[in-house]
Amino acid sequence: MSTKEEYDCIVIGAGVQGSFTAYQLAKNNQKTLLLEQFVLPHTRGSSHGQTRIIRKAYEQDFYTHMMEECYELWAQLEREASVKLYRQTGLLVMGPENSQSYQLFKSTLQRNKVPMVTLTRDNFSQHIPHVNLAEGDGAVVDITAGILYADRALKTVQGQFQKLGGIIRDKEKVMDIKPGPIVTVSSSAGVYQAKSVVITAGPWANKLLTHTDLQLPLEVVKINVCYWKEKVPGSYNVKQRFPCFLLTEGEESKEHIYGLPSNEYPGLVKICYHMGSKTDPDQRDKQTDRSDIDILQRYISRCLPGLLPEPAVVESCMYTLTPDRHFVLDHHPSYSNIVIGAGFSGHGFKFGPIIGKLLCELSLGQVPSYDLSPFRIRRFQAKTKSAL
Ligand SMILES: Cc1cc2nc3c(=O)[nH]c(=O)nc-3n(C[C@H](O)[C@H](O)[C@H](O)COP(=O)(O)OP(=O)(O)OC[C@H]3O[C@@H](n4cnc5c(N)ncnc54)[C@H](O)[C@@H]3O)c2cc1C
Ligand SMILES: O=C(O)[C@@H]1CCCC=N1
Repeated sequence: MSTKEEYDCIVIGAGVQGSFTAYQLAKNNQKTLLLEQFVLPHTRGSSHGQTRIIRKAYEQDFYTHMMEECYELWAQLEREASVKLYRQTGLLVMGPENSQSYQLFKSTLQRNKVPMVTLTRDNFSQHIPHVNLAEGDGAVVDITAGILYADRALKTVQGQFQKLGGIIRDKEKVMDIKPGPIVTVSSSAGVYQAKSVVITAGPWANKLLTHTDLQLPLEVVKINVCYWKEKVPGSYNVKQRFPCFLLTEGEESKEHIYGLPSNEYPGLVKICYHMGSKTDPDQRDKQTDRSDIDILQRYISRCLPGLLPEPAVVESCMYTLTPDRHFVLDHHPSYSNIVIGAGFSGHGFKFGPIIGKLLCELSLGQVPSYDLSPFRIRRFQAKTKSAL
C-alpha cells in the first residue's frame, strides 16, 4: 500500500487568496501544502497581470474597516521580503452627485476619516488634467489609494511561504476531495491527507466543490483588460501623479468603469469595465463578446480626450461573481474542516493579506478577527444546492 503524505493543511489554488492563506498557515507553524493546477506563474485565473487597485473607498464600512489592517499587512510583507508592492497614487471617485452609489462612497470615506479631498467643478481640471468631469458628476479623491504590483506580490508571498517551510506543488490538478476527520486530496500526481483543507480555486471553485456535494451561486465572467494609448505620451502617467480612478454606477454605465495611470506598458492606460460575459474557466478564450469595449470607447471619447478611443492591447482575466458581489469566507456547511474562500467578485486582490489571515483562522478553528456575516454561505439560502 502506498503511503500518503500528511499535512496539517492543504490549500487548493495558488492565486492571491490561496497563496496568502498558505503563508499565514505556515506562519502559524502549520505543515502546509499549496497545490496549483498550472505551472506557476500563469495567466489563466484571476490574479495575474502587473497591477491592481488598492483603496479604502467602498460603499460599505466593513470593507473600509478591513482595509485599515490590510494596508499594514501589505507593508509588513514589503518589509519582510524587502520589495516594493504598493505605490500611492490616490483614487479619483466620480459619479452623479445625487446618486446613491456616489454618495455611499463619499460618506464611507468621511465617516471613517479616510484622508480625502473633495474636488469642485471649478478646481477639477487644475488637479486632474485631461479628464472631462461629466455634467452633474461629483468627484472625491481617496488619498490612501494606489497601485499594487500584482505579479510581484504573488511571487513574493509564495516565496515567503516557501521560506517558512511551506511546500508548493504546481502542475498538480486536484481531481478529488474525500471529506472526513482527515481529508484525502487526490491530485494528478499524488494523494495527500490533511486535518483541514482550504479551497481557494477562484473561477474553478464550483468544479472543486462538486466533490464535496456543494454548489454555490457563482457566475464566472471573462473580463477584457484594455489598455488605451495616450495621444501625448506621459499625459496620464503615474509619474505625472495621474491617479487611479473609478466611475460609480450612473448614467454612463450600469457597472463601474475603472482605470489606472500608465505605468506597466509605456504610453498605455489600463481602463476596464467592471463586468464581462459568462464563461467556463476552461474555455475562457472562446468567449469573444466585446460589448464592454463599446461602452469603454464611448466613455473615453467623451471624458478622456487625451486617449485614442481604440484599445491598443486587450488581455483576459476572470471574475467569479456572487449575487451580492460580497465574498464567500466560510466553513463548508457539512464539513467544518473544509474552508472556502471564493466569489471575490472582481475586487478581492487588495484584501489578499487579510483574506489569508481570516481563512487561516477559520481553518485553525479560531474566532475570526472580523465579523464574517456578510461573507457566510447561509446568506444564499435556497441558492446553495447539493452537487449531486
Ligand atoms: C481584470 C481584473 C481586474 C481586477 N482589478 C482588481 C483591482 O483593481 N483591485 C482588486 O482588489 N481586485 C481586482 N481584481 C480582482 C482580483 O484580482 C481577484 O478577486 C483575485 O485575484 C481572486 O483571486 P483567487 O485566488 O480567488 O483566484 P485565482 O487567482 O483564479 O486563483 C485560483 C487558483 O486556483 C487554481 N485551481 C483551480 N482549480 C484547481 C484544481 N482543481 N487544482 C489545483 N489548482 C486549482 C487556479 O489555477 C488558480 O491559480 C481584478 C480582477 C480582474 C480579472
Ligand atoms: O477593486 C477594485 O478596486 C477594482 C476597481 C473597481 C472595480 C473592481 N475592481
